[in-house]
Order: sequence, then C-alpha cells, then structure tokens
Amino acid sequence: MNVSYKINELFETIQGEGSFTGQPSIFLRLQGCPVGCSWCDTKHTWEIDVKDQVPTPDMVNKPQESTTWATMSIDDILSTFNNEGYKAKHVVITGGEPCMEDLTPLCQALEASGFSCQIETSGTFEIRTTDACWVTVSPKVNMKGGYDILSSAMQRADEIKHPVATEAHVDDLKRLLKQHQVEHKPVYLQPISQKTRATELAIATCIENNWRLSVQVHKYLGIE
Ligand SMILES: C[S@@+](CC[C@H](N)C(=O)[O-])C[C@H]1O[C@@H](n2cnc3c(N)ncnc32)[C@H](O)[C@@H]1O
Ligand SMILES: Nc1nc2[nH]cc(C(=O)O)c2c(=O)[nH]1
Ligand code: SF4
Ligand SMILES: [Mg+2]
Repeated sequence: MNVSYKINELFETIQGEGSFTGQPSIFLRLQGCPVGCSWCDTKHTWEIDVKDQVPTPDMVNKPQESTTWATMSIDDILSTFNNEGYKAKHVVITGGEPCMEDLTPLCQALEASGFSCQIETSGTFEIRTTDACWVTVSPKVNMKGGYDILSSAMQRADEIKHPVATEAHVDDLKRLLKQHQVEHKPVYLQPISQKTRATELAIATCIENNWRLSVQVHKYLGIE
C-alpha cells in the first residue's frame, strides 16, 4: 500500500477522552491543522514544515512534544505496531486535523489487521473513513481555517466532545445540537486545560443537561 501520512506522534497509551476513556490505544497524531483554536493543546502540530521532517525511528515514541514529523506508509505503520510489540487493538487517529487526509485506506488496512479505529476531528474537513470507524467530532465554527461543512460531520458523529471554559461555549454547543438536530447523540463536555472554573462549569452543565464529563485523564495521570 503506497498511501502515506505525515505523522507527528505514534505511541501506545490509555485513551483519556470521551466514551473510550480507559481503553488501551495506539495513537497516530497527524501533522497539520489550519483551524487555529486559541486554547489548542497540540499547537506543535499546526505547521507542516519540510525542515521538520525526520526519519521514522526519530518520531516513534518521541520523548517530548515537538514540531517534527515523519512520512509513513500504511505498511510502515502496521509493521511499526508489530515491531514495537504494542498490545492495544484500538487505534486513535488524531492531530492536528486528521481529516485533511483521506483516512479510508488507513482504517481499512487497520480493520483488516484486527484493529478498531477512532478519529478525533474538528468537523471542518470532509470525514473520509470507513463505516466502522468511531468518529468523535469536536465541532469548531467560525475559525480562521477549515471549511464550513460541520453539518455532515455532525450527522456522522458517534459522539460530540466539546471543550468548555465559559457559558458562551455551552451556548454555542446547545445552538449547534439544535441546528443540526443531533440532541440525541452522546455529548461530552471537556474542561479546557484542567482549569478549575472550567471544570466546575462542565460538572454543573453536565448534571443540568444529562451530558457526560470528559476530563482528559491522561493529563491528571501525567501520561501521554
Ligand atoms: C488536539 S484535538 C485534535 C483533533 C481535531 N483537530 C479536533 O479538534 O478534534 C483533540 C481533542 O482535544 C481537544 N482539545 C484541544 N485542546 C484542548 C484543551 N486545551 N483542553 C481541552 N480539550 C482540548 C479538541 O477539542 C479535541 O476534542
Ligand atoms: N491519552 C490520551 N488520550 C487522548 N485522547 C485524545 C487525545 C488527543 O490529543 O487527541 C489524547 C492524547 O493525547 N492522549
Ligand atoms: S482543530 Fe483541533 S488541532 Fe486544530 S487548533 Fe483546534 S483543537 Fe487544535
Ligand atoms: Mg491531546
């Protein structure tokens, strides 16, 4: 398979967000995102700079966040999982914004090898993946980058995960759920950057609306 992807990070950990929280998972973090969320916790993935390209072994399990990335074919990705001795059977494809790429051939190959797939996306690019892939949409609207195609993303979403710090973020979400008629889908509120006020707001709002809380457990545990 000669399709390839620009990968910023490849590691095995515990999924720390959303409904798969606690699930051993292999993470593939794709390089590149034009959306520009001010509070983004992965700003090191935004730019695709050719000067930052490194050989795959320098990227796999890298010890700290950096702007470096490696090009990997699907075969490289599968053989790396094998060579690293990863035990997880769930693969989370995140970024950056992974939906800038067609993820269908990657997810097809992963599923054919016995992995389940999940993508984390902002809903600002067309979602190209397999039917079986679990799609987490963290909707971004009126941002500097990405496209206004949220409607199809909201329809495809298996869960909606919304970072919040203020009442305005909650109001934005309520408006989106109503506008796209997806109030029946699982909704997670994720406090922005573990801030106390954001966490208190998220707890109260989850109880009020019967939504779920997602606290990025990996950050509390100090793991990747
Ligand atoms: C880094 S993004 C990458 C995937 C995709 N670009 C997206 O926004 O969904 C992964 C998840 O982290 C969330 N996120 C980013 N920065 C955060 C922060 N500071 N606090 C809480 N959640 C954050 C995003 O909203 C998204 O749900
Ligand atoms: N453990 C862990 N869980 C995660 N869930 C979503 C993540 C992301 O950055 O997209 C993430 C991450 O970076 N680490
Ligand atoms: S869309 Fe995702 S990766 Fe891009 S800036 Fe926003 S949170 Fe960060
Ligand atoms: Mg993260």
